[in-house]
Amino acid sequence: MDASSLSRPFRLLVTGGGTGGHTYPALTAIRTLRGRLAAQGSALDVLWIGTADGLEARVAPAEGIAFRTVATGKIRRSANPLKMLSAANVKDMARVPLGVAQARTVVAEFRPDVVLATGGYVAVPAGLAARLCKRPLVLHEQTVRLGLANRKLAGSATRIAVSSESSLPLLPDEVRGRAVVTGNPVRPEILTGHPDKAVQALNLTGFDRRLPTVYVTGGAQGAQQINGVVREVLPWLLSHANVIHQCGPANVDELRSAAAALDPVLAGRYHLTGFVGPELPDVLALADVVVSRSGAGTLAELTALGKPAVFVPLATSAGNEQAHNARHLADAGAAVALLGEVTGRTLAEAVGPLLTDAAGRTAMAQRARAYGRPDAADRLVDVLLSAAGSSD
Ligand SMILES: CC(=O)N[C@H]1[C@@H](OP(=O)(O)OP(=O)(O)OC[C@H]2O[C@@H](n3ccc(=O)[nH]c3=O)[C@H](O)[C@@H]2O)O[C@H](CO)[C@@H](O)[C@@H]1O
Repeated sequence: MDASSLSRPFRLLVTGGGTGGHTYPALTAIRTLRGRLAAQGSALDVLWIGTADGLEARVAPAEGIAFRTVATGKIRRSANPLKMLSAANVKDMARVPLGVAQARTVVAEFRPDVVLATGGYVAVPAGLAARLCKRPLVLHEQTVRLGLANRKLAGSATRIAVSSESSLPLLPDEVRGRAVVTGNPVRPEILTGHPDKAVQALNLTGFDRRLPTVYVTGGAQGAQQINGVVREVLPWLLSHANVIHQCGPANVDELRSAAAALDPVLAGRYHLTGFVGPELPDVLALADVVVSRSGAGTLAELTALGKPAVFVPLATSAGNEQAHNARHLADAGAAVALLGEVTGRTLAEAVGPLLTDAAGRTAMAQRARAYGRPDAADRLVDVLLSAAGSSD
């Protein structure tokens, strides 16, 4: 669609959220579309339908984006079909029709030119309402296989934007023709960090800048498993590197007391935090090595930047998606994947060589960058505008 031909702002309805992995691609697409429209002298009107307790409930209003919630039914996955019929699941499924009715009212009033759904269970009622109101629906999938919400919506979608070519053969035959590879949008500021700003913002006065810096991250909630193995090898790690450890807001106290026994020089090289906020781009810029879960969002960021990484996948992620992500990069020498039992020793064996071999780090970073898709947001915006053009 040529949005500049509109005599009113272009209207985008976004739905999705719960975690960072679903929220940030939507936010990035909004910013990119806004910029594209502004360059054409047009404006953007956005409405986000999300969950009241998800990350999007904070992120959207902070960005000045109108935000609404609808009744949602969280479907708890289980390999056991009987567990899928648990009382909680049955009760939640019964909320879906109410959510669809509420979302339908919102969509009918807002009349979006296009609807973007980025996954998470809140996307189901809003996505279904989009189709009931005959609005074009674009899905964005961050992971290799369609998530539960996107599977439910695929039949109603105008286009399905996926993050990598490897998703295409895994799509159901009847939707593959509507799929397009865009990549997973990364917040542009992620690419503009500066190491010195991280040192300043986090007051890292005890860091030894002659040593490499390791950024340990477990995702927004932190990862108990990663925290545990890092704790096991902390004195060793700090004798070779500075460490920024994002451990999850609920785990800070426990880890802080564990770190209290460190020798003062080593303690000065350790920065513990629950969550890394706006300073994340600078922290990533400072990091020489990242130890992390392998969620799709983190992977997109680390490959866009080209960061050597040691991945500790969440073993229970849907369809073992995180292990697949990690293996995919490790097979290409673009990361190290710890796929079996992870102990302090296996972590040290994986991280150690990266700390001492700067040339090896550079080579791994280059291979990682080959998987980055810094143009993903632009491509997704192309898909949104072309789907809007198919509007009735
Ligand atoms: C447990 C689970 O189901 N995880 C899924 C969830 O990942 P989840 O959302 O947990 O993790 P992702 O790696 O996709 O995204 C995390 C995002 O949070 C940011 N961040 C993290 C920590 C922090 O302190 N500050 C910060 O800003 C990261 O930079 C990243 O942008 O959705 C992803 C995308 O659909 C999937 O690939 C994951 O398997």
